[in-house]
Amino acid sequence: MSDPARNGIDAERENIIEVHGLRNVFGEQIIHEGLDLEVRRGEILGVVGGSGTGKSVLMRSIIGLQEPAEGDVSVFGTPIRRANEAQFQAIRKRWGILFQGAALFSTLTVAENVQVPLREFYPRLSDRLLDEIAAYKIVMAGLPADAGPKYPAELSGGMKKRAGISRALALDPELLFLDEPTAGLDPIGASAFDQLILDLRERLGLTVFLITHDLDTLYAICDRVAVLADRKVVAVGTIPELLALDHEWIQEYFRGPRGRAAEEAVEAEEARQDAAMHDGGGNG
Ligand SMILES: Nc1ncnc2c1ncn2[C@@H]1O[C@H](COP(=O)(O)OP(=O)(O)OP(=O)(O)O)[C@@H](O)[C@H]1O
Repeated sequence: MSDPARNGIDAERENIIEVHGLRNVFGEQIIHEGLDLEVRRGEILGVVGGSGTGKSVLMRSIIGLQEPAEGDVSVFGTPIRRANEAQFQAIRKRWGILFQGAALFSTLTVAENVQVPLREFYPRLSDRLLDEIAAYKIVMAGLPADAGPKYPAELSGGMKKRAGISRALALDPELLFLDEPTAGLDPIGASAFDQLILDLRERLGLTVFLITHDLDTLYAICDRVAVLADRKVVAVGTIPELLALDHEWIQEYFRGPRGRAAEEAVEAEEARQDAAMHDGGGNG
């Protein structure tokens, strides 16, 4: 059930996530220093950066798995570091997470994996209802209904990710964290997965924090992209906005051969859709 009082407050809140002055350090290694980032309601924000720039550590800081040395992180307006246990649990209930590699429990079936968060947050749900909800989430993630009784080892890489998504959707989240969701998928599987994320955002009104190296994904589904470099978010904006910046890594990343190929693929798709629309108009 939605809480009108809570929605009244949240409806005015443009930023679902706010990170200010984040500093993360491991021993001598400074990962983040003065990192700021805001994620707006309803957007798909892509997070990119070279290997080891701290994308996963940033995500872990936001979801409370990494205690930063300094800085503030708020999610849904609640400061994570100052939240008490009950407040933190209330926030956890409102997000879903797909970790790198899906991180399914290998000894549980897909349906049982989906039921893990349900059992934690709603311990009184009957087995029958748990089965029904799991079946619904499995189909919602684009898996065949008969995937439920399968174990992760019996699934392809793409199916594992979809199983991870169905678990992330278990609690009807408003916010989805995805850590490299298309890594290891073939281009067709990756593109289908992009479409799934887009569809879920439309259908469920999700806000999505998406770490990726996949330029096709960035072009296809991200509203804005945040670039991690030099220990902070050096730029955030649409891809055309980023392309206009004079930053070496950004230029190399987006203007390199892969970046250009992704851009051309998007242009070709747009041209195809335009042509289809005109054909449709002519015939109708
Ligand atoms: N628990 C930890 N203890 C020590 N060092 C860590 C820990 N977690 C991450 N690091 C270090 O922090 C840096 C950033 O790691 P992180 O996994 O966030 O990078 P990333 O940008 O997600 O990289 P990739 O794109 O390769 O996944 C790395 O140098 C990593 O070794």
